[in-house]
Amino acid sequence: MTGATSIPCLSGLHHRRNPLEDNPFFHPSNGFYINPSDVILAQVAYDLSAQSQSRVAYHRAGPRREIMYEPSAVKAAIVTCGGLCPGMNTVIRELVVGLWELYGVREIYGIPAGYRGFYSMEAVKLDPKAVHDWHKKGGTVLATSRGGFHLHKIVDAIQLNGFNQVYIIGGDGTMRGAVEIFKEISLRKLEVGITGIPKTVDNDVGIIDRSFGFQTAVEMAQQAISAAHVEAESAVNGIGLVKLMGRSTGHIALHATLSSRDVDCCLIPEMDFYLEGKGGLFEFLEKRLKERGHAVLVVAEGAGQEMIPRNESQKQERDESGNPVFLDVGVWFKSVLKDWWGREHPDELFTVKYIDPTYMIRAVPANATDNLYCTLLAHSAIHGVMAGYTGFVPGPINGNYAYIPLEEVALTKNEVNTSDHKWAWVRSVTNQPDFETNFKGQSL
Ligand SMILES: Nc1ncnc2c1ncn2[C@@H]1O[C@H](COP(=O)(O)OP(=O)(O)O)[C@@H](O)[C@H]1O
Ligand SMILES: O=P(O)(O)OC[C@H]1O[C@](O)(COP(=O)(O)O)[C@@H](O)[C@@H]1O
Ligand SMILES: [Mg+2]
Repeated sequence: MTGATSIPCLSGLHHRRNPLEDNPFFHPSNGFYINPSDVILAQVAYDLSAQSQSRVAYHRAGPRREIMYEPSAVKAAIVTCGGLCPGMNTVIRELVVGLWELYGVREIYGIPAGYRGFYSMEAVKLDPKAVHDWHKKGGTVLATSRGGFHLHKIVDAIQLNGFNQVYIIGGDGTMRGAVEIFKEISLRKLEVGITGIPKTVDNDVGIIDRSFGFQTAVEMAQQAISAAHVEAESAVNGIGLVKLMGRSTGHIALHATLSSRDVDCCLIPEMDFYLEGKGGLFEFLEKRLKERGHAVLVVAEGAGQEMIPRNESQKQERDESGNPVFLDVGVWFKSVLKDWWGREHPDELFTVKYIDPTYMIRAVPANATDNLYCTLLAHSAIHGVMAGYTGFVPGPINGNYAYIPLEEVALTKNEVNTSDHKWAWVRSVTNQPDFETNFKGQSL
């Protein structure tokens, strides 16, 4: 049986004809509008021999024949929260231009500096002219921040300003905040449409295929790996060490490793590893240096954190949003590698070149693929909100755009599955040790 996962709808608004009907550029023909019964299946791979399998489906994103807002009565707010990600400006631009051109909305505002901007700063009026070249800029012109989430102050400000559509662009933390806002708005019985547009360079948001900007970040990460490879190859016993973003998930490291093919070992937060002894990292590197004269090591910033010595205050440190603050795994690695080599081969040359591209991979404008993706996301968000949906996230599922309940997205994390084919592929490309199996074997 298949039924669409329900998305809340605003109940106090009136149905009206979609103004796209009269838009000279669209000429809506058969199949242009999406029906409430059009769904996207969460899963496309099934085992035909299995008896009964429940199928999860989501409403398909896109324009509806009828909308629930009178465009001249819309007052929309757009906010960006959390860390940067390529494409944030494109999403803002396309929200503004889409609301303006597709639906004729004229009251569109940018909230500066993340959630705190709702109650502590003046909203900025936006129109297509103001945002026309934003897709070419990295970062977010609206500015972003961490922390500052005061639910009542935010919802009071939404109410006070008369915003009746709120577009929230952010990562997993932002989505959790958006759920709170949606619930408070429902409690106050306000006719305000809320949508969360998932942004995260880490690609740690679940259900959707991937988050925007991720591919651009992987491309940038590859450049760092290429430089590390050149440095390592040009040295005697050279190690090129690259630290990549990935707070608690190793997607960037994994994808950059797979696409670069220069990497000898990729370490991610989802996988434990160890240094000394049989089957450990040092034994592997020793062999690689002997065979090839160099090695490239890619490490996600959240990997191996529990191995780095830290004092009590470092253990407690959190950023303004409450995320744990990490120590630099790259700096730590460089020093343990040097100690190890000095101990084992005191008379032989050895070099570690550490490359830390951190913000360079996310502070760039989106590439062509991500720009197109951002446009489709923004338009999907607008069509959904104009149709009266609220508390939802637009996003691609198996290549098709769908509306997913906000709470479901906020609760689901996308982690690297180290038991699946993709991770096996990484190991086959790098030939790195299977630390988990080796560790079990060692301790038997
Ligand atoms: N559990 C939560 N409930 C409410 N707001 C949250 C929650 N977690 C994070 N936030 C808020 O969401 C915003 C962004 O969160 P953060 O973790 O910094 O980035 P991201 O959204 O990219 O993961 C911050 O303003 C933060 O205060
Ligand atoms: O921007 P900051 O505060 O230095 O934080 C860096 C963190 O932001 C990220 O780039 C993105 O994280 P979020 O998606 O949670 O904002 C992480 O990879 C990294 O750990
Ligand atoms: Mg986050």
